[in-house]
Amino acid sequence: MMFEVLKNLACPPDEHPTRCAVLKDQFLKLSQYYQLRTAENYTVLNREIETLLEQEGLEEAGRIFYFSVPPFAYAEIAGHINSSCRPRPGAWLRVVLEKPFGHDLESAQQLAAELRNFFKEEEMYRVDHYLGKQAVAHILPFRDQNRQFLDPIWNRHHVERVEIVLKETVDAKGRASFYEQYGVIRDVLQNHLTEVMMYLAMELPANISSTEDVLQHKLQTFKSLQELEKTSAVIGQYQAYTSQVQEELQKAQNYFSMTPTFAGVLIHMDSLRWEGVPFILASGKALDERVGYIRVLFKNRAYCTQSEALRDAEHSQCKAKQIIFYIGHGELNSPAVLVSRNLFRPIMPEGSWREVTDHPQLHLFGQPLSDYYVYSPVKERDAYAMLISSIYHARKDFFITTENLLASWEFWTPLLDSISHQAPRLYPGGRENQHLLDFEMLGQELSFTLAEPVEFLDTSKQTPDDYQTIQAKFRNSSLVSAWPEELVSQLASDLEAVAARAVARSGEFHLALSGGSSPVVLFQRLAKHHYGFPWKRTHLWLVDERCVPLSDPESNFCSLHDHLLQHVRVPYFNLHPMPVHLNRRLCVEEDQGPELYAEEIAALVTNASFDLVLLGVGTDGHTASLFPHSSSGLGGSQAVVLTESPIKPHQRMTLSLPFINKARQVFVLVLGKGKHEIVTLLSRVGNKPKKWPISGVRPSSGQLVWYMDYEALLG
Ligand SMILES: NC(=O)C1=CN([C@@H]2O[C@H](COP(=O)(O)OP(=O)(O)OC[C@H]3O[C@@H](n4cnc5c(N)ncnc54)[C@H](O)[C@@H]3O)[C@@H](O)[C@H]2O)C=CC1
Ligand SMILES: O=C1O[C@H](COP(=O)(O)O)[C@@H](O)[C@H](O)[C@H]1O
Repeated sequence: MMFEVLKNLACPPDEHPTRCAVLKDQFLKLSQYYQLRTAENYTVLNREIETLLEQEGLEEAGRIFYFSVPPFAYAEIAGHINSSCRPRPGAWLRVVLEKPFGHDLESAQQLAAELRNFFKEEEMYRVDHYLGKQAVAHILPFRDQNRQFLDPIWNRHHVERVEIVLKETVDAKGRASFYEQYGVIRDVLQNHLTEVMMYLAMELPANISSTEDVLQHKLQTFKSLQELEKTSAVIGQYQAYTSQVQEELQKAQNYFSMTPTFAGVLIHMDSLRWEGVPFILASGKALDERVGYIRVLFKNRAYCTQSEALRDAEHSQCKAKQIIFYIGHGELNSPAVLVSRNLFRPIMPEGSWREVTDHPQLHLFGQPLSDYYVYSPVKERDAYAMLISSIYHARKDFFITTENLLASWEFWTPLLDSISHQAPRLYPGGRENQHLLDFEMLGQELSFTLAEPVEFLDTSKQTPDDYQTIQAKFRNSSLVSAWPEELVSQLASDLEAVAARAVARSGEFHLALSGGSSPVVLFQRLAKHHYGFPWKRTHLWLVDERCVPLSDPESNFCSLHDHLLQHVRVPYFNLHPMPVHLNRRLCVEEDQGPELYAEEIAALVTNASFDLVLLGVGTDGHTASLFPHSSSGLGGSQAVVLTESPIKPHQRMTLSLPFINKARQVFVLVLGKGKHEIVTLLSRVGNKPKKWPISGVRPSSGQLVWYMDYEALLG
């Protein structure tokens, strides 16, 4: 068996076949196979090493133990090595450990404490193989050798944003037992991408070869990281993942995984250098391409009068300015360092990096390759080869110390805890993902750009149990479902995205809001977290109103005022309360309140079609102030009508159902267990507005999205 394994070893591609054969032969002669189960096995191994050394007349330099085992086996093996297999004094011991090093701060601390019982810090080499990738390993030397150019610009005044990305096309098939416990944040972001971010963001030590200085600067940078909020991340899961987990872990058909296979995270730092600069980390499985890169995009304040056709890359200040550490794969299919020609010509170590001048017709990050100085390694080296060689030479620069590891878990654990119940957005995988996983920054938050329905889901392929757990459709319209807090946060983000698009399209956003208790949490969320919301361009309308004075606590407008309006700056002229109080009386037909409101809408809203109408659902199936069997508002041509509620205050003014259905988008928010019964009923009935007015909400050319928390959906 051993021979079979070794026979299949490959040499690096540039190794001559003859020399490769010699090396393999040598390796084979030196290799022996031992199965190490008991303490006795380790004692025997130790004895045999010593005998062998004696026979050969050699003095032992040291021993390397490479732990290619699952972490739960670490402590036991470490104990055996420590007690029975340490080399004699004077020779060194090095143990190599592979991630995962815990799954959160507590477990990482525990694992670290166990290992510390047996090994000294300097004996441990924790591998993060990304640190052995050539482009990553060159970040610090690049910053060091190009200090003269970078010193003035490597800061918040000049850097627009930083993107650190690992996209994969493979999925987690075959690895579900590992992946299901970890997910993409623990698998890739907490380690590889965080380490890369540290190399980019840390203050540069005077001597980058000093492992201790580099570590201390890294730890300083960890301290500057702003705490992540739930809204700092967007997460997704490829559609086939749950069934892979069910199959590989023998889970029941109704098991639904919440493990993210895609994540985008927005990180900010509290440091003079980086304050306000977004660091975006993104990674995922089953994406449309395989590529890894680090992109530092610089601000561009120039306006160029010269026509675009005449501009040359080297001198035009109007072309994008960026530095890219291309980790590999993707269009270039090799590691590279690229610097926009209008930034500077970088200094690169001649022996190990060479300039690439034969530019194929490639475009990278919106620019032809000829716009960059491009460098690639003279000799491509595998990350592991580099790391193993470093272990032999006792070079600890590219390994993760305990302090470093714990600092990273301390940073990531709160986010992991806060999203542990958040349902990831489902994506089909590969090219079919289209824009589904695109995300954007809104102030300090990240949200998916697309609020549109998850059209790709074919619910007919789902089993009834899947259907119970999560649905992409409800009554043939899009459904977003999560725990209440996440749901409201998603709704608020989606709402802001709709607002931004409406403003971009027409300069205004016309939003009609419902009253009642459910939207209050949304109002509060919008008031506290959405500083980028285009309030100045937003017109606020009421979906319905109780016939009470606007200052009455029962009034929907009053609630809107208390929870939202008093916290944001909506121009006074953009507020449109319903005219329930005219001529010092409430909702009297002759005062023609509904007609006045309809006229106001017609005068200000293009095609009298709101950009977005937010609705709720009552336990009896009412929506807005349209109650079952209402004599008005369920049909007809009136936009606004007076209705009667079965509960106090009885008199109401409301938008009519036909008018609501003219909206470009309608969001329906449903929260709480109390709504489960009506939700179940609605999932079965057709269009019966007389009985259940909400069932008549079917925008004629617009889009309907249901936002339901798990209790409302699942009971
Ligand atoms: N497979 C992957 O994609 C990745 C693996 N790793 C790490 O690389 C290492 C190897 O990974 P895999 O080969 O996938 O792991 P694995 O789970 O297949 O196991 C590797 C070996 O550990 C041995 N082993 C299991 N329990 C043991 C015990 N109690 N005592 C002694 N030996 C035991 C198994 O017999 C097997 O030979 C692990 O440390 C893993 O965490 C890290 C990142 C990715
Ligand atoms: O550590 C890991 O990294 C790989 C990606 O590494 P690469 O060298 O192939 O880019 C990832 O697929 C795996 O899930 C993760 O555990």
